[in-house]
Amino acid sequence: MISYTEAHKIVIETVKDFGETQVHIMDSIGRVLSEDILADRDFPPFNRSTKDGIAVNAEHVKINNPLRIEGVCAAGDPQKKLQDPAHCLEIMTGAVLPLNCDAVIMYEEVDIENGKARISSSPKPEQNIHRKGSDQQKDELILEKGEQISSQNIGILASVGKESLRVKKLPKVAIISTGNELVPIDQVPEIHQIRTSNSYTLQALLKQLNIESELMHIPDEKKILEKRIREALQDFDVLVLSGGVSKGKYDYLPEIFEKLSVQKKFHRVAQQPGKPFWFGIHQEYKTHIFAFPGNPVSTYVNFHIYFNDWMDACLGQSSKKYEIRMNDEVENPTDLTKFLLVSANHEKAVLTGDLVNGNGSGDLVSLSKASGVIKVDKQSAFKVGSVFSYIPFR
Ligand SMILES: Nc1nc2c(c(=O)[nH]1)N[C@H]1C(S)=C(S)[C@@H](COP(=O)(O)OP(=O)(O)OC[C@H]3O[C@@H](n4cnc5c(N)ncnc54)[C@H](O)[C@@H]3O)O[C@H]1N2
Ligand code: MOO
Ligand SMILES: [Mg+2]
Repeated sequence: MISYTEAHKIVIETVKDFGETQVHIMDSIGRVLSEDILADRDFPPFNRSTKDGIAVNAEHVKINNPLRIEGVCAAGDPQKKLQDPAHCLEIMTGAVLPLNCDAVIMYEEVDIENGKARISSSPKPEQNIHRKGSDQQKDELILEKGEQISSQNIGILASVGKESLRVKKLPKVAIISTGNELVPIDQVPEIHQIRTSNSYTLQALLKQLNIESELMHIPDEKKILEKRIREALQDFDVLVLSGGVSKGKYDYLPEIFEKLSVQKKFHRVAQQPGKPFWFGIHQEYKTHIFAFPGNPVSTYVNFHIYFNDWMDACLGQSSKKYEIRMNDEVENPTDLTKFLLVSANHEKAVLTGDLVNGNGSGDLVSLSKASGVIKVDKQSAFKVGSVFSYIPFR
């Protein structure tokens, strides 16, 4: 019997590229990009006001010397021009900075009366201006081929006009339950029967990976198993099975796989739960077979410790690894690798983070680089190593 480490290595070594496909932007979350996304224009595309107020030419502004208001620049208006540098134009957040202006003063710092604006402090050139191209320049790389798309990336994809995009294709998966004791979810089981729960669990787990799957049930009868699995081997990229792989009289799967020329990579792993796991690849069709032991926890744990990592590797992603500090003594006197269920106290988990520097709340590029936000109380300063409340993005 091989070790968990060996078994995991063998599974990961069988990574496969399933090609590419085009998806709508709203179906792209969690998918892996197979094209580079470039800025189709500068970000921001024009010198943009970051405040509601007045646009001025800083050099020509004097405190308590009222500025005549020439007009209003609304967001969405084409660029205007300040005719006289000693005048001003009202300007809204998101509007184009007018020609001849180099600063914006917030309404809160201005008194407006009879078409004139009086200011109480002199503006600094560049204040409240988000300069054209300061976040990203036209044709620069925004998202790189191979990146996994998160919800923070959606805004930027929309901004560059990517209504649809190329992503890595996912495998076509069949979920096969076996066993004469199993009945579908919509039936009332007899006393000696149970409903098939693994099928739905596996389908839900795959759905979280954006993988569509088809459910099948095959009774413990060799002829039927052979026929249905032969068909499935041709029609799908991956078969995920549960049950029928241990030592029982009706655990037919290993011999059926052999009969159907599936190359066995291994059967049985020195681990608990999930010991009778059978893994192989069909020689001709290259279909992957993950035949998990039928006990529900074995199926569930094996899916996580093998299938998830395999799928990440197929998509060129490194699997996320966390560490946990246990509040209990833990021991394992057996010769098997144990996978113990734990309940992580997420409220107390401490992550480490780096600030994402950006150009303020109009900068979608910096949002795309962030995983969440921290809450920093007013009037505060913290040393490196301080702990904050963290709100992760979904
Ligand atoms: N003599 C031995 N017996 C067993 C061993 C062993 O090493 N020597 N291993 C045990 C371990 S560990 C496990 S796990 C199970 C695995 O059994 P199988 O993969 O052969 O699965 P089945 O026999 O078909 O079923 C086992 C158990 O799981 C339930 N099951 C099956 N499919 C589903 C489903 N779709 N939904 C819900 N529950 C399901 C099934 O009813 C059985 O209760 O073998 C041990 N035996
Ligand atoms: O060790 Mo099993 O895979 O009964 O759970
Ligand atoms: Mg069995």
